[in-house]
Amino acid sequence: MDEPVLLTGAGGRVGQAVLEGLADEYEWQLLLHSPPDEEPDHEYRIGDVTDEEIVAEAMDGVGAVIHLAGDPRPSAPWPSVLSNNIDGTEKMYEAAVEAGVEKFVFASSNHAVGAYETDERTPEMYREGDDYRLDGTEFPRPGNHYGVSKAAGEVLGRYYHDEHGISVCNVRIGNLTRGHPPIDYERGQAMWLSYPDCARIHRCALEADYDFEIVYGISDNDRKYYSLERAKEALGYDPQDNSAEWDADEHVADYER
Ligand SMILES: NC(=O)C1=CN([C@@H]2O[C@H](COP(=O)(O)OP(=O)(O)OC[C@H]3O[C@@H](n4cnc5c(N)ncnc54)[C@H](O)[C@@H]3O)[C@@H](O)[C@H]2O)C=CC1
Ligand SMILES: O=C1O[C@H](COP(=O)(O)O)[C@@H](O)[C@H](O)[C@H]1O
Repeated sequence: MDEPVLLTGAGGRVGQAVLEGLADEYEWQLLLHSPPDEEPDHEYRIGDVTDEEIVAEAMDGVGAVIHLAGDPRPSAPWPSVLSNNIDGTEKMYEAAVEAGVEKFVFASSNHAVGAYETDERTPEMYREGDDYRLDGTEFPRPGNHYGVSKAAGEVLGRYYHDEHGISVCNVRIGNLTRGHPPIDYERGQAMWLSYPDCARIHRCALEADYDFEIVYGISDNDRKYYSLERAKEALGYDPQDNSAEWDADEHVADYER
Protein backbone atom coordinates (compact mmCIF):
# COMPACT_ATOMS: atom_id res chain seq x y z
CA MET A 1 0.00 0.00 0.00
CA ASP A 2 1.25 3.45 -0.86
CA GLU A 3 1.55 5.95 1.94
CA PRO A 4 0.71 8.34 3.50
CA VAL A 5 -2.56 7.31 5.09
CA LEU A 6 -5.13 10.07 5.41
CA LEU A 7 -6.91 9.85 8.78
CA THR A 8 -10.02 12.01 9.21
CA GLY A 9 -11.53 12.55 12.64
CA ALA A 10 -8.00 12.06 13.93
CA GLY A 11 -8.64 14.08 17.09
CA GLY A 12 -11.50 11.85 18.23
CA ARG A 13 -11.62 8.65 20.29
CA VAL A 14 -11.29 6.17 17.43
CA GLY A 15 -8.60 8.35 15.85
CA GLN A 16 -6.63 8.31 19.10
CA ALA A 17 -6.96 4.52 19.38
CA VAL A 18 -5.68 4.14 15.81
CA LEU A 19 -2.78 6.54 16.34
CA GLU A 20 -1.82 5.11 19.72
CA GLY A 21 -1.43 1.69 18.11
CA LEU A 22 -0.14 2.55 14.65
CA ALA A 23 1.60 5.93 14.89
CA ASP A 24 5.02 4.53 14.01
CA GLU A 25 3.87 2.05 11.38
CA TYR A 26 2.65 4.47 8.73
CA GLU A 27 3.23 7.93 7.42
CA TRP A 28 0.11 9.81 8.46
CA GLN A 29 -1.72 12.78 7.06
CA LEU A 30 -4.27 13.91 9.63
CA LEU A 31 -7.43 15.90 9.02
CA LEU A 32 -8.56 17.70 12.16
CA HIS A 33 -11.77 19.66 12.51
CA SER A 34 -10.29 22.37 14.71
CA PRO A 35 -6.79 23.42 15.78
CA PRO A 36 -5.26 20.96 18.27
CA ASP A 37 -4.22 21.95 21.79
CA GLU A 38 -0.87 20.24 21.27
CA GLU A 39 1.16 20.08 18.09
CA PRO A 40 0.57 16.61 16.54
CA ASP A 41 3.54 14.37 15.72
CA HIS A 42 2.24 14.01 12.16
CA GLU A 43 1.45 16.19 9.18
CA TYR A 44 -2.00 17.67 9.56
CA ARG A 45 -4.59 19.96 8.08
CA ILE A 46 -7.55 21.66 9.67
CA GLY A 47 -10.86 21.49 7.88
CA ASP A 48 -14.28 20.07 7.34
CA VAL A 49 -14.94 16.94 5.31
CA THR A 50 -17.81 18.69 3.55
CA ASP A 51 -15.35 21.24 2.12
CA GLU A 52 -14.37 19.97 -1.34
CA GLU A 53 -11.26 22.12 -1.56
CA ILE A 54 -9.87 21.00 1.79
CA VAL A 55 -10.67 17.37 1.08
CA ALA A 56 -9.02 17.48 -2.35
CA GLU A 57 -5.87 19.03 -0.84
CA ALA A 58 -5.79 16.47 1.96
CA MET A 59 -6.13 13.60 -0.53
CA ASP A 60 -3.13 14.64 -2.65
CA GLY A 61 -0.54 11.84 -2.82
CA VAL A 62 -2.41 9.64 -0.37
CA GLY A 63 -2.41 5.83 -0.72
CA ALA A 64 -5.22 4.94 1.69
CA VAL A 65 -7.90 6.66 3.73
CA ILE A 66 -9.30 5.87 7.15
CA HIS A 67 -12.45 7.98 7.30
CA LEU A 68 -13.64 8.49 10.86
CA ALA A 69 -14.86 12.09 10.83
CA GLY A 70 -18.52 12.56 11.50
CA ASP A 71 -21.14 13.07 14.15
CA PRO A 72 -20.89 9.90 16.32
CA ARG A 73 -23.97 10.48 18.47
CA PRO A 74 -26.69 7.84 18.20
CA SER A 75 -29.09 10.71 19.00
CA ALA A 76 -27.65 13.03 16.35
CA PRO A 77 -30.32 15.01 14.49
CA TRP A 78 -30.90 14.55 10.79
CA PRO A 79 -29.37 17.86 9.60
CA SER A 80 -26.12 16.97 11.34
CA VAL A 81 -25.82 13.41 10.03
CA LEU A 82 -26.94 14.52 6.58
CA SER A 83 -24.10 17.02 6.42
CA ASN A 84 -21.27 15.59 8.54
CA ASN A 85 -21.82 11.89 7.88
CA ILE A 86 -23.50 11.46 4.51
CA ASP A 87 -22.38 14.51 2.55
CA GLY A 88 -18.94 14.41 4.20
CA THR A 89 -18.48 10.75 3.22
CA GLU A 90 -19.60 11.41 -0.36
CA LYS A 91 -17.08 14.27 -0.61
CA MET A 92 -14.36 12.00 0.75
CA TYR A 93 -15.09 9.22 -1.75
CA GLU A 94 -15.33 11.64 -4.67
CA ALA A 95 -11.95 13.16 -3.81
CA ALA A 96 -10.43 9.71 -3.16
CA VAL A 97 -11.31 8.33 -6.59
CA GLU A 98 -10.26 11.58 -8.25
CA ALA A 99 -6.85 11.26 -6.55
CA GLY A 100 -6.50 7.56 -7.39
CA VAL A 101 -6.50 6.38 -3.76
CA GLU A 102 -6.30 2.56 -3.53
CA LYS A 103 -8.11 1.82 -0.33
CA PHE A 104 -10.86 3.42 1.75
CA VAL A 105 -11.68 2.27 5.29
CA PHE A 106 -14.98 3.61 6.57
CA ALA A 107 -16.06 3.88 10.22
CA SER A 108 -19.50 2.34 10.09
CA SER A 109 -21.36 1.42 13.24
CA ASN A 110 -23.35 -1.11 15.19
CA HIS A 111 -26.17 1.41 14.80
CA ALA A 112 -26.41 0.58 11.07
CA VAL A 113 -27.99 -2.69 12.25
CA GLY A 114 -29.36 -1.62 15.64
CA ALA A 115 -32.97 -2.57 14.88
CA TYR A 116 -32.08 -6.28 14.75
CA GLU A 117 -32.03 -5.97 18.54
CA THR A 118 -35.74 -6.57 18.87
CA ASP A 119 -37.68 -6.93 22.11
CA GLU A 120 -37.97 -10.66 21.40
CA ARG A 121 -34.19 -11.11 21.10
CA THR A 122 -33.01 -8.86 23.92
CA PRO A 123 -31.45 -9.11 26.40
CA GLU A 124 -30.72 -12.79 25.59
CA MET A 125 -28.74 -11.94 22.45
CA TYR A 126 -26.29 -9.93 24.56
CA ARG A 127 -25.43 -12.97 26.67
CA GLU A 128 -22.81 -15.66 26.46
CA GLY A 129 -24.31 -18.88 25.10
CA ASP A 130 -26.87 -17.17 22.88
CA ASP A 131 -25.96 -18.11 19.31
CA TYR A 132 -27.68 -15.28 17.42
CA ARG A 133 -25.10 -13.62 15.13
CA LEU A 134 -25.09 -10.84 12.59
CA ASP A 135 -22.33 -11.49 10.07
CA GLY A 136 -22.28 -8.48 7.74
CA THR A 137 -24.32 -10.09 4.96
CA GLU A 138 -27.62 -8.92 6.48
CA PHE A 139 -29.46 -5.89 5.15
CA PRO A 140 -28.83 -2.70 7.16
CA ARG A 141 -31.50 -2.12 9.78
CA PRO A 142 -30.84 1.16 11.60
CA GLY A 143 -32.70 2.21 14.70
CA ASN A 144 -32.01 5.95 14.41
CA HIS A 145 -30.97 8.62 11.91
CA TYR A 146 -27.33 8.20 12.89
CA GLY A 147 -27.58 4.51 11.92
CA VAL A 148 -29.22 5.53 8.65
CA SER A 149 -26.23 7.77 7.93
CA LYS A 150 -23.82 4.89 8.59
CA ALA A 151 -25.79 2.57 6.32
CA ALA A 152 -25.69 5.33 3.69
CA GLY A 153 -21.91 5.51 4.09
CA GLU A 154 -21.65 1.78 3.44
CA VAL A 155 -23.80 2.09 0.31
CA LEU A 156 -21.70 5.02 -0.91
CA GLY A 157 -18.71 2.70 -0.60
CA ARG A 158 -20.50 0.03 -2.61
CA TYR A 159 -21.16 2.57 -5.37
CA TYR A 160 -17.62 3.96 -5.45
CA HIS A 161 -16.15 0.45 -5.45
CA ASP A 162 -18.40 -0.77 -8.25
CA GLU A 163 -18.09 2.36 -10.39
CA HIS A 164 -14.48 3.30 -9.69
CA GLY A 165 -12.74 0.17 -8.39
CA ILE A 166 -11.53 1.62 -5.09
CA SER A 167 -11.13 -1.06 -2.38
CA VAL A 168 -13.59 -0.44 0.43
CA CYS A 169 -13.71 -1.83 3.95
CA ASN A 170 -16.65 -0.84 6.16
CA VAL A 171 -15.89 -1.54 9.80
CA ARG A 172 -19.08 -1.71 11.85
CA ILE A 173 -17.45 -0.53 15.06
CA GLY A 174 -19.02 -1.71 18.31
CA ASN A 175 -18.43 0.18 21.54
CA LEU A 176 -14.92 1.55 21.92
CA THR A 177 -13.88 2.27 25.48
CA ARG A 178 -10.42 2.82 26.83
CA GLY A 179 -8.91 0.33 29.25
CA HIS A 180 -11.96 -1.70 30.17
CA PRO A 181 -15.36 -2.69 28.81
CA PRO A 182 -18.48 -0.68 29.63
CA ILE A 183 -19.63 -1.39 33.17
CA ASP A 184 -23.19 -2.58 33.91
CA TYR A 185 -24.01 -2.51 30.21
CA GLU A 186 -24.50 -5.96 28.71
CA ARG A 187 -24.99 -4.68 25.19
CA GLY A 188 -21.79 -2.64 25.41
CA GLN A 189 -19.84 -5.60 26.77
CA ALA A 190 -21.07 -7.76 23.88
CA MET A 191 -19.81 -5.24 21.33
CA TRP A 192 -16.78 -3.96 23.21
CA LEU A 193 -13.82 -2.90 21.11
CA SER A 194 -10.66 -2.30 23.10
CA TYR A 195 -8.25 0.42 22.04
CA PRO A 196 -5.53 -2.10 21.02
CA ASP A 197 -8.02 -4.20 19.03
CA CYS A 198 -9.26 -1.02 17.36
CA ALA A 199 -5.71 -0.37 16.15
CA ARG A 200 -5.38 -4.04 15.12
CA ILE A 201 -8.47 -4.08 12.94
CA HIS A 202 -7.47 -0.83 11.24
CA ARG A 203 -3.97 -2.19 10.58
CA CYS A 204 -5.58 -5.24 8.98
CA ALA A 205 -7.88 -3.05 6.90
CA LEU A 206 -4.84 -1.13 5.63
CA GLU A 207 -2.80 -4.25 4.86
CA ALA A 208 -5.27 -6.81 3.47
CA ASP A 209 -6.31 -7.15 -0.18
CA TYR A 210 -10.07 -6.95 -0.74
CA ASP A 211 -12.71 -5.50 -3.02
CA PHE A 212 -15.69 -4.51 -0.86
CA GLU A 213 -16.12 -5.69 2.70
CA ILE A 214 -18.43 -5.19 5.65
CA VAL A 215 -16.93 -6.48 8.88
CA TYR A 216 -17.69 -6.11 12.56
CA GLY A 217 -15.14 -4.27 14.67
CA ILE A 218 -15.36 -5.75 18.16
CA SER A 219 -12.98 -7.55 20.49
CA ASP A 220 -13.20 -11.32 20.90
CA ASN A 221 -15.84 -11.06 23.62
CA ASP A 222 -17.41 -14.22 25.05
CA ARG A 223 -20.69 -12.38 24.85
CA LYS A 224 -21.24 -11.37 21.26
CA TYR A 225 -23.94 -11.13 18.64
CA TYR A 226 -21.64 -9.98 15.84
CA SER A 227 -19.63 -12.60 14.03
CA LEU A 228 -15.91 -11.98 13.70
CA GLU A 229 -15.54 -14.57 10.93
CA ARG A 230 -15.50 -12.15 8.01
CA ALA A 231 -13.00 -9.82 9.71
CA LYS A 232 -10.76 -12.81 10.36
CA GLU A 233 -11.14 -14.32 6.91
CA ALA A 234 -11.01 -11.20 4.73
CA LEU A 235 -8.64 -9.08 6.82
CA GLY A 236 -6.71 -11.53 9.00
CA TYR A 237 -7.98 -9.74 12.14
CA ASP A 238 -6.79 -11.46 15.31
CA PRO A 239 -8.38 -9.70 18.30
CA GLN A 240 -6.64 -10.12 21.65
CA ASP A 241 -9.13 -8.69 24.14
CA ASN A 242 -12.35 -10.05 25.62
CA SER A 243 -14.81 -8.17 27.82
CA ALA A 244 -15.34 -11.35 29.87
CA GLU A 245 -11.77 -11.12 31.13
CA TRP A 246 -12.52 -7.94 33.06
CA ASP A 247 -13.97 -8.10 36.51
CA ALA A 248 -16.22 -5.08 36.81
CA ASP A 249 -16.19 -5.10 40.62
CA GLU A 250 -12.41 -5.20 40.65
CA HIS A 251 -12.29 -2.45 38.07
CA VAL A 252 -14.71 -0.19 39.90
CA ALA A 253 -12.55 -0.60 43.00
CA ASP A 254 -9.47 0.42 40.98
CA TYR A 255 -11.27 3.28 39.36
CA GLU A 256 -12.49 4.75 42.61
CA ARG A 257 -9.13 4.52 44.31
N1 LIG B 1 -16.56 5.48 19.48
C1 LIG B 1 -17.31 4.43 19.13
O1 LIG B 1 -17.53 3.50 19.94
C2 LIG B 1 -17.84 4.30 17.73
C3 LIG B 1 -17.54 5.22 16.73
N2 LIG B 1 -18.01 5.02 15.45
C4 LIG B 1 -17.69 5.97 14.39
O2 LIG B 1 -16.30 6.24 14.42
C5 LIG B 1 -16.07 7.59 14.01
C6 LIG B 1 -15.27 8.30 15.09
O3 LIG B 1 -16.03 8.29 16.27
P1 LIG B 1 -15.44 8.82 17.66
O4 LIG B 1 -13.97 8.90 17.56
O5 LIG B 1 -16.05 8.04 18.73
O6 LIG B 1 -16.07 10.27 17.69
P2 LIG B 1 -15.38 11.63 18.15
O7 LIG B 1 -16.48 12.64 18.23
O8 LIG B 1 -14.52 11.39 19.32
O9 LIG B 1 -14.47 11.96 16.89
C7 LIG B 1 -15.01 12.37 15.67
C8 LIG B 1 -14.12 13.43 15.11
O10 LIG B 1 -14.63 13.84 13.84
C9 LIG B 1 -14.56 15.26 13.78
N3 LIG B 1 -15.60 15.73 12.86
C10 LIG B 1 -16.94 15.69 13.03
N4 LIG B 1 -17.56 16.23 11.97
C11 LIG B 1 -16.57 16.62 11.12
C12 LIG B 1 -16.58 17.25 9.86
N5 LIG B 1 -17.72 17.62 9.26
N6 LIG B 1 -15.39 17.50 9.27
C13 LIG B 1 -14.23 17.14 9.86
N7 LIG B 1 -14.16 16.55 11.06
C14 LIG B 1 -15.33 16.30 11.68
C15 LIG B 1 -14.81 15.74 15.20
O11 LIG B 1 -14.30 17.02 15.40
C16 LIG B 1 -14.06 14.68 16.01
O12 LIG B 1 -12.71 15.01 16.21
C17 LIG B 1 -17.44 8.22 13.78
O13 LIG B 1 -17.71 8.21 12.40
C18 LIG B 1 -18.39 7.30 14.51
O14 LIG B 1 -19.66 7.30 13.90
C19 LIG B 1 -18.78 3.95 15.13
C20 LIG B 1 -19.14 3.04 16.08
C21 LIG B 1 -18.69 3.14 17.45
O1 LIG C 1 -21.76 4.20 16.80
C1 LIG C 1 -21.58 4.38 17.98
O2 LIG C 1 -21.79 3.35 18.84
C2 LIG C 1 -21.29 3.37 20.18
C3 LIG C 1 -22.06 2.32 20.97
O3 LIG C 1 -23.42 2.64 20.93
P1 LIG C 1 -24.26 2.85 22.28
O4 LIG C 1 -25.67 3.08 21.82
O5 LIG C 1 -24.11 1.56 23.04
O6 LIG C 1 -23.65 3.98 23.04
C4 LIG C 1 -21.45 4.78 20.76
O7 LIG C 1 -20.94 4.82 22.07
C5 LIG C 1 -20.71 5.76 19.86
O8 LIG C 1 -20.82 7.08 20.34
C6 LIG C 1 -21.34 5.73 18.50
O9 LIG C 1 -20.59 6.52 17.61
